[in-house]
Amino acid sequence: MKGYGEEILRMEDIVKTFDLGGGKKLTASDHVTVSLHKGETLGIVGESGSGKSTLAKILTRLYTMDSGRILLHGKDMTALKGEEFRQARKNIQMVFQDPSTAFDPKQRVRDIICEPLRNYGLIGKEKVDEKAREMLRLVDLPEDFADRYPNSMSGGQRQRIAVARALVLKPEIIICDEATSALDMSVQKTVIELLHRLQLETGVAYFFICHDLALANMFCDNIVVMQHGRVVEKIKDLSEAKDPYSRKLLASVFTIEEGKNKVLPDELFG
Ligand SMILES: Nc1ncnc2c1ncn2[C@@H]1O[C@H](COP(=O)(O)OP(=O)(O)OP(=O)(O)O)[C@@H](O)[C@H]1O
Repeated sequence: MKGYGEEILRMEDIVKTFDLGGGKKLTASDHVTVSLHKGETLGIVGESGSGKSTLAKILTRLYTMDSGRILLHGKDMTALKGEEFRQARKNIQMVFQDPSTAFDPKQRVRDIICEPLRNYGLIGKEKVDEKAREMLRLVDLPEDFADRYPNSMSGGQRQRIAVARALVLKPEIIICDEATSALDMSVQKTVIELLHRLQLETGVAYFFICHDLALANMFCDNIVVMQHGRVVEKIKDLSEAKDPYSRKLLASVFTIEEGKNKVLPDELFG
């Protein structure tokens, strides 16, 4: 089993409440604290509406939190503004469930992959093709995909492009928000294996939001179980779950086997 290193990110005491109108409020994140280490895969599981994506959106500032702190290498990101925040944010990239909505259909793959570098002024036009080809090789796609448009590729191939784009800035953290949920089982397996290999090669940490408990259990080093915006428990293996909610969640899905196997078995993917 692989190991992981020092703490790189800590979301501390995060509170986010939505105003639903008519005096109604919903606490989507209720004093949540989670931390992520170098090279770690941290699973965030819980039923729909438990607050998993809200955490990711707070982390990327798509949502503003009501209170709490986000520490990146011990430095409070919450206080950062403008260019300082933009530079810190470079370190945290995202892969979404459906990359087709995240890609501009009129952009070629080379430009999609290199867009983050362009946004940060880190690449000249003449280097885009070479860099895109390097990233395509990294995610096991043919180099000539650089010429293609996203609509001419399969879901699994598009997700590899999304992974290539997320990695191009060499971030320490990638948020995978249901990144493999829309894929067929066999394709899901290959994308998970890719994420696993890239982690071993680069030391990237994954914040792995996933409703599939069996997959989370197999792929993640640690798992945070959420319910109603709260962390119910944090465990290494779902077989250790003690909280009644986690047990109920598990019982509704699969029988947990003892131990943990980091080699992804074919059975998991049907
Ligand atoms: N912009 C918003 N306005 C109002 N309520 C919101 C908003 N975003 C999320 N919520 C609510 O906050 C709660 C948590 O939502 P969140 O998307 O974080 O859940 P989730 O665990 O990721 O769910 P799923 O697995 O279905 O994606 C839900 O009840 C949701 O309806």
